[in-house]
Amino acid sequence: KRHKFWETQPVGQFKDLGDASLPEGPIEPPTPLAEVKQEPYNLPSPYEWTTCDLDSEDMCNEVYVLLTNNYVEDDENMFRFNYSKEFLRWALHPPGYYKSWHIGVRVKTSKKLVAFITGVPAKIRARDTVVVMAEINFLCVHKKLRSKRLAPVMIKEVTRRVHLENIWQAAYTAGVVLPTPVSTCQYWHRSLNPKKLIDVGFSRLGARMTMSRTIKLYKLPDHTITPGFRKMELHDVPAVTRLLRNYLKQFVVAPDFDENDVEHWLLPKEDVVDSFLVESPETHEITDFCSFYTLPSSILGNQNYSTLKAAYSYYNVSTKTPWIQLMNDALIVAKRKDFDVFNALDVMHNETFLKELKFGPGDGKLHYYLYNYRIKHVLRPSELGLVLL
Ligand SMILES: CCOC(=O)c1cnc2ccc(OC)cc2c1SCCC#N
Repeated sequence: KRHKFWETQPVGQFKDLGDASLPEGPIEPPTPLAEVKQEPYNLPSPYEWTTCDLDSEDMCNEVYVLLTNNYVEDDENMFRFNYSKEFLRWALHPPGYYKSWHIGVRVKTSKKLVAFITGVPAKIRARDTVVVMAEINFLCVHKKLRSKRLAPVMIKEVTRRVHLENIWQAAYTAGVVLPTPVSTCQYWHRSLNPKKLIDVGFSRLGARMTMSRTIKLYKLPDHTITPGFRKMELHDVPAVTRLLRNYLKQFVVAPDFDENDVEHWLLPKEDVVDSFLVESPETHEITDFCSFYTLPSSILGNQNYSTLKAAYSYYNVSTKTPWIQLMNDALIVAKRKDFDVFNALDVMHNETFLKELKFGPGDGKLHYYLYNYRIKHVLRPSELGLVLL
């Protein structure tokens, strides 16, 4: 009974994969709002729904502690994502967000927060159609409450609350295969602190390689080399929006960012997101852009280290500066900010620089999904212009 739940949902079903007659677009029509279930789904009796207001320091801390102890780990249980409170507030408070989509589950008696799921609204273009979707994220059930079938009812509840706002599509990612991936991407990792990555057991000394030889292999200059390379500032928002919108046009699925979105998602925010651009010294035109977000991970079971400082490639545009040079400058800045590793998915044009900049392929896959929207063919990662946090 694989995917008992997902076979009941409007998502591409494995049995439909070969059926080219099915049209691209919504799988089910919207429901008249009056017919959307008005009351929350029933939880098992010991539990109750709660709405998590991340502007409340206490509630934000409860969410942070739940995720820190119970969120996603890699297959070898070496790392667990450790999203910071500042990052959670950034990720969950974009323009037009709904507090009601930040859903928690508490134990009725103790009031302990034991599960969480979120949505944020986003304009996503699928081929030539812009659709307002919910980006679903941070699904987390306390380790002690796994296999109680809480996740399906939490997914139904966030879906119900999204429907109440007259939104009928969603986007989400998972490390597991569900019906049916829009695209399957691969993580790549560029060591910035090889000694630490070897010590925690993620990397191994190459054959005939000494530690000092390995450190030298990954060494980076102290300074960026592209003339006009600088941090993005508020006044750059219009130009960066133009540059990014034009770049993202080429992908089959991509965000439809406006200036408000760019100001929220791409203006530098300390310990959350870093963004840089190249302003031509001659013409003052903005020709290139790169950005990465800060997502540390707890290191599980290592005596010497407790936290991995990881940078994740976000949105990048190259129109004048070669990709290799632009992204090498991003590595140089990340190293200078003391990141241990720079991670990137093989989406957009990333494959053009991964190998040459000494990224190694990870063993983790990331599957992208759309809810209630059929895309005719599975996309190659290079056709995907969407990075979810
Ligand atoms: C050193 C390279 O690995 C990671 O950076 C890392 C860190 N923390 C994780 C926590 C949960 C986790 O669960 C899949 C993976 C990681 C990974 S590898 C995949 C993310 C990337 N890049």
